[in-house]
Amino acid sequence: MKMLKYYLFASLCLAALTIHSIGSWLMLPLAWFTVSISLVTFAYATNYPHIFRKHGTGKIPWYITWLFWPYLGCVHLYNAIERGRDVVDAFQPLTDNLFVACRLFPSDVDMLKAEGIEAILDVTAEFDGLNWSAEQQGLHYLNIPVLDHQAPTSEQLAHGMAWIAAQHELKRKVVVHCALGRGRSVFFCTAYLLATNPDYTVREALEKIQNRRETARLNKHQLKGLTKLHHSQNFTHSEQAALVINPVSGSGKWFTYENDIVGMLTEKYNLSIHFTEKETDVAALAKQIMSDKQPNIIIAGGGDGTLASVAHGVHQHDVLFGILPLGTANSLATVLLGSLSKIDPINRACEAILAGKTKPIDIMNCNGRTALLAAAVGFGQEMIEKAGREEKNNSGQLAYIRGLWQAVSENKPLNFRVSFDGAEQSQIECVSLVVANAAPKTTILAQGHGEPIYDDGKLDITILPVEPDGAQNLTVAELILPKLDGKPSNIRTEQCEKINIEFEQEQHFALDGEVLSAKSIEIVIQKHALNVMVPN
Ligand SMILES: Nc1ncnc2c1ncn2[C@@H]1O[C@H](COP(=O)(O)OP(=O)(O)OP(=O)(O)O)[C@@H](O)[C@H]1O
Repeated sequence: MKMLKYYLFASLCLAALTIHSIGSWLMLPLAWFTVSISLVTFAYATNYPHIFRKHGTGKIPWYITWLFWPYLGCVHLYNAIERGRDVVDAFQPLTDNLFVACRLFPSDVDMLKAEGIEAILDVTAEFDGLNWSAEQQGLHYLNIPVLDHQAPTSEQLAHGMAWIAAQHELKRKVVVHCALGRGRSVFFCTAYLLATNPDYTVREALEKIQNRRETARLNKHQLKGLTKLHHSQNFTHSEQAALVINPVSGSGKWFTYENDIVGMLTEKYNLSIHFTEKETDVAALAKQIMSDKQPNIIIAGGGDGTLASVAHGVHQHDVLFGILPLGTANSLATVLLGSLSKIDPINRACEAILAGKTKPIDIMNCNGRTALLAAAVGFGQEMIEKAGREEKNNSGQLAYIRGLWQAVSENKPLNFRVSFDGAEQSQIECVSLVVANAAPKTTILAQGHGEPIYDDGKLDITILPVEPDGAQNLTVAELILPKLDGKPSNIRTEQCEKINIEFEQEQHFALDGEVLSAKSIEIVIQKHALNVMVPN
């Protein structure tokens, strides 16, 4: 309130001076000052720190810097003077893994690194996050903009608490900084001490910080806000989300997107983060998480194989299922999140998880395993086998295209017996059979019946007949090209709820991108068995 009065007074004085200077060369600079300070007054009156348009990277756009230059210039000057007079170092440890600091500069990086600090929570609205790029330095960064002398909203505080907790879970030390390390950063750190030490009073938690950083203090408004939050114990989010991440999917996409994912998801959820290893039974891990953590949401991050394994572990629980497309093809994301997810997969996925809208989808039970997309023998399975980890790391989705091309060129026929919905078995000779629950248009071999519908309670079967070498390309093309009227197709399609396939001997098949083998396969659709989070 005090700051609002100061800024209001300054805006009125500047407006009066501007009017007084009409006709003189001073008019334009004074008008600029008036606009700049009036906008800051508006920001304080409406508690709107986003007025400075600070990006997630901590950067303030150039046009904002120009518009607010009169205000920002004064703020920079004030901070430089105050920092010069500061009797304390730039940052101090509060616990083993939490530090409080004033605004950080490139010269502080070595000190941060020497302390093992890898994560920075910047709670300023008015400064460029850092004069250097935190990411380039391998540091994790989040900005929660709060106006100087103000308190964060309860949503902002819960976001900060969840982000710090997630960084701690990832074994990282966190520094929280504002401009001078006196108010806003101290607010977040005190709240964190209170949230993690339920016996502390606000005064005790604050004293702990003041013992380390003597300039730490909260103004009346901040102290009142914190005390209110302490009474209501309203420090953290009410919803828990557990992430199961395959860190090697898509050549290690997790490491590229982690900062964005954790920054966005902690806006609404407290996170627990679990990584798979090469030999991990992912379904068992997901089940274990369900019983240990009892999250409201389980989020699977990885390729389609990882997503299906997590779904297998949790589909019998009352939990929402979120997906993070971190794999190579990400077919399920294309189906559920729309084709926009091809362009901006992580933002689209996080937006869907934050929106909280759900949709029940069907799943397939294949020999006791859960699959969400498709099972394939022949071309589809050979394509997956040919696109190994190394090929996918080197060429991404091209590895699949190359794999399909090779499989079609080899044109190997298969013989097996098949029965639909328990009817009598029949002998089939073909080069490709795909049983699909969901498949985007890019999964060509599953499109015999058009794009499979993932919530219709039906399996879509596409069978490609044996054709002479060379003619096979045309049959595959028929699946994606518009049908020519009157031209009979050799492609066989079926819809059923259950399919049984029996091979003469053990046969490889692909299930949601993983290669398995069996002598017989039974696939049953389970209608609306999984509640998936989808975009609004
Ligand atoms: N930490 C790990 N290190 C090595 N391999 C792992 C690890 N965690 C899981 N895996 C393996 O990753 C495979 C699953 O990969 P997933 O389907 O998630 O991604 P992808 O292969 O990159 O994506 P896509 O299916 O879209 O090509 C499994 O075979 C599993 O054994």
